[in-house]
Amino acid sequence: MTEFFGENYVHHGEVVQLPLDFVKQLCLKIQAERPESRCDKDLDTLSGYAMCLPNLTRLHTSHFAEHRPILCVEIKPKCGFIPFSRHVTQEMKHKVCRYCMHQHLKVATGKWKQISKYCPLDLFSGNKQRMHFALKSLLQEAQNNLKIFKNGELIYGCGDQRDTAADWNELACHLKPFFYPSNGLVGGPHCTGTIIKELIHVITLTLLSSTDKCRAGDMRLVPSSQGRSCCEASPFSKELLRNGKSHAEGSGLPRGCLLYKTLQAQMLDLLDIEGLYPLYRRVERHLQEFPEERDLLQIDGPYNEAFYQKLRDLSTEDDGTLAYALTKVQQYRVAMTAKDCSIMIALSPCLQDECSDQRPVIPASRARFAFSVSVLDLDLKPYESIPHQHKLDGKIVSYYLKNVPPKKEPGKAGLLAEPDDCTLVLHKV
Ligand SMILES: O=P(O)(O)O[C@@H]1[C@@H](OP(=O)(O)O)[C@H](OP(=O)(O)O)[C@H](O)[C@H](OP(=O)(O)O)[C@H]1OP(=O)(O)O
Ligand SMILES: Nc1ncnc2c1ncn2[C@@H]1O[C@H](COP(=O)(O)OP(=O)(O)OP(=O)(O)O)[C@@H](O)[C@H]1O
Repeated sequence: MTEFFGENYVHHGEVVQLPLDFVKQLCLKIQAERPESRCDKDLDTLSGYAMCLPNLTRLHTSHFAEHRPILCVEIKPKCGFIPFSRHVTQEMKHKVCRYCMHQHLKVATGKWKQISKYCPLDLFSGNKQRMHFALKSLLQEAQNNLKIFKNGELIYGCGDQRDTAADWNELACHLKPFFYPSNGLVGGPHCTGTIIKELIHVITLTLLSSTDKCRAGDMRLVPSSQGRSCCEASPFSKELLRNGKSHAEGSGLPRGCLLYKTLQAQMLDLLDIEGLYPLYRRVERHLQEFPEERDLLQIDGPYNEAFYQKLRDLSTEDDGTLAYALTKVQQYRVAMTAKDCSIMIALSPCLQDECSDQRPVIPASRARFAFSVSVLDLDLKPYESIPHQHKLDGKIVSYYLKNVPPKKEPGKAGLLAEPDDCTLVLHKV
């Protein structure tokens, strides 16, 4: 994944050996702290190995002075594009993004209590207004897509749903010293709103800021014309459509920013799960016949140069070979990984005289921040999860089609947008 994001944003970690007894104890200790939705998954208590990573919520790099307070915003943006594959069979998948459709199933199955207004396509649009709306929606309904840490401690997100207004006031109290260091801001709801806006502004600029080059930078997967740039379920896009703007004024993502790189990796899902699944079956049939070839086909790695070079083949013409099927399967695994990773943004206030020209700094109204971004949770999604993805896709779409009433055509909605736009008077004849 480093090839897609760049060395500086991926922390490889270190494999460490742990006494089995310690892992067992740890597993018991953290059980009560784990979110309910994750309790079906267990720590690996048998291998005796673990991955040791730096604490990205309090990452200290040369950017940050050791003693400074640190704010860290974690965003799990999810899939930022609508499938453009010709293998998609349900028209709805070309209109509404997977995240927005999935919201309905998640609420129905009790994973979350209410539907979020967040739409990944707004965040990935590169349009500051849409990004602002997306980030505000994440702050209103964080689910598992947003967490905020102060000095390494979780201060927002991930809990059960509470009163957003109360949460925002509490959050604003935490944030005030970062954004208004010399005070100068009175309390109250106005103050809360102002601080939240400042936070959103700083996150937006950080997400759009340039990052170092990566090897996959020349792959150019992000299409300018393929697929839709708006999801019909996003309240922001709905409003645009109602106003007769079929395309949001997309300013597009700057090529070098982390969101662009994430989207680039996500778009290695060139065929959609509907086009990919038959290819997975082809690989699977081959493996059933020749199980000893699993290593040769690099199903479980090593994820080396040869593996990376195969990922670069972006053709979508199936020549019926195993090689074609395998390449598409491996590309899909990379895409799935990029669709489920988190972006960690660490921010630390810096004083005017500390800011040098070489070091990137994000300006806010009354403060400036040194920042660093990293990507988290980049272990490649397993080959075995593809049938699950296929099933889940079917479930998400069929639930949405059955339970969410279809939207009016934008053109027609423009003519008769409100019920009282037109009055039909019936005369007795
Ligand atoms: O399929 P999705 O989109 O629901 O994603 C799963 C995530 O759910 P989400 O939609 O983000 O609430 C899910 O998130 P939670 O554990 O529910 O917070 C996992 O990240 C899961 O990955 P893995 O199976 O643990 O490797 C994710 O599964 P993969 O699709 O990445 O395999
Ligand atoms: N290196 C890190 N620094 C700071 N926080 C981290 C780090 N790694 C993980 N976290 C926190 O832990 C959360 C879960 O991490 P991650 O998704 O990598 O674990 P997982 O393997 O999916 O979890 P599980 O053990 O529940 O299956 C992240 O969303 C993040 O908030």
